[in-house]
Amino acid sequence: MTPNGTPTIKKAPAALAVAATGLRKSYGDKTVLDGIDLAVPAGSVFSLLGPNGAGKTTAVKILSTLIGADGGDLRVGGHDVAADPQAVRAAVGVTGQFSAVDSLITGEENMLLMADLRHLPRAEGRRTAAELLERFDLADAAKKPASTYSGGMKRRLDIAMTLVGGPRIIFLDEPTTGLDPRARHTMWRIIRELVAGGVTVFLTTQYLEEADELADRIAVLHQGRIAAEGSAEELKRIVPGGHVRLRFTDPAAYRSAAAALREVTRDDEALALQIPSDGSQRELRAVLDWLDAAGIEADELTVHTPDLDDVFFALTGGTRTATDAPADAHQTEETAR
Ligand SMILES: Nc1ncnc2c1ncn2[C@@H]1O[C@H](COP(=O)(O)OP(=O)(O)OP(=O)(O)O)[C@@H](O)[C@H]1O
Repeated sequence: MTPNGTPTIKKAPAALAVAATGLRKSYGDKTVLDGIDLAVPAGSVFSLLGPNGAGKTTAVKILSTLIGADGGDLRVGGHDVAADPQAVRAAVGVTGQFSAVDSLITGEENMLLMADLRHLPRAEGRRTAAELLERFDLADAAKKPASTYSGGMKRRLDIAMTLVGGPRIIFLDEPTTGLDPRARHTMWRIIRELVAGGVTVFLTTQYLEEADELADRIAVLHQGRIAAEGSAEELKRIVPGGHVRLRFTDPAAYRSAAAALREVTRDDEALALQIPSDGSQRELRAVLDWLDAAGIEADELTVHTPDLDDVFFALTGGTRTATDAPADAHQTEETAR
């Protein structure tokens, strides 16, 4: 009740599939995770990003009970990881960087082996294996040895095996590393379908583009701590470099706009002006109002927001080189008019 007698309405917090507070892990005197907090709402995709050796795999191994933490309050699927690891294991599936697929046996045999490990009754195991092989487009290859599968097929079999027993939370540790673009897109579709079915996905990746495509929230792990966390859009707004670009075809209009606007960068050759902006709706509206007030009519207006690579390199202190630039960097340019 509030002081004036009206009842207070408490909003129930969204259920968390993964909740970690103060997660710590060291190897000898090397601190890998220095007290990190993670909160992953059920039914979402969460991506843990970090440079090689940042501790992503260590975090996945701890949260899926494969190794112990040195400290922290960790809950996965509502279960305490330290006190009730069996319940956590029953709720999660893990696909690691190194495939669990046995190449010497067939895809179907791999699935049935997993069904045995999950203690599924024989008939249910067979039914589940057949359904998942069909769903992941592996039915035709089911009776062939996995050694004959392509990288993409092996990865699909790996995920299918992870799904035996119907885990509600899956940890995917770099699920598309080494796959060609087509196989990677297939994997992204599979991940989206899993999430549409209510599964929570905890994803580590070295591809910023992948986190951008899939993740509802992204945490950047650097030197044992979470350097930044948010949606891809929120993260992109924290690095400088965003701007609105105005392009003119009439040199006279360009010159008068350049004279009227302060704090702009001129590109006399392209007849283009750049106004610093974080790309948010509020700032964009302010820029448009400002242009209207000055009577400036550009022929083209584009908004450039920094991409995740900019964020990643800004946060982890690396320098971005030309070879780091993604091939599809132009996708960050949105034509507004
Ligand atoms: N069993 C171990 N004993 C000692 N050090 C370890 C052990 N496992 C991992 N480390 C170290 O902990 C750090 C984090 O490793 P981890 O595999 O979690 O990183 P990662 O972010 O997953 O990197 P990558 O993208 O390269 O897989 C690394 O410096 C690694 O060498």
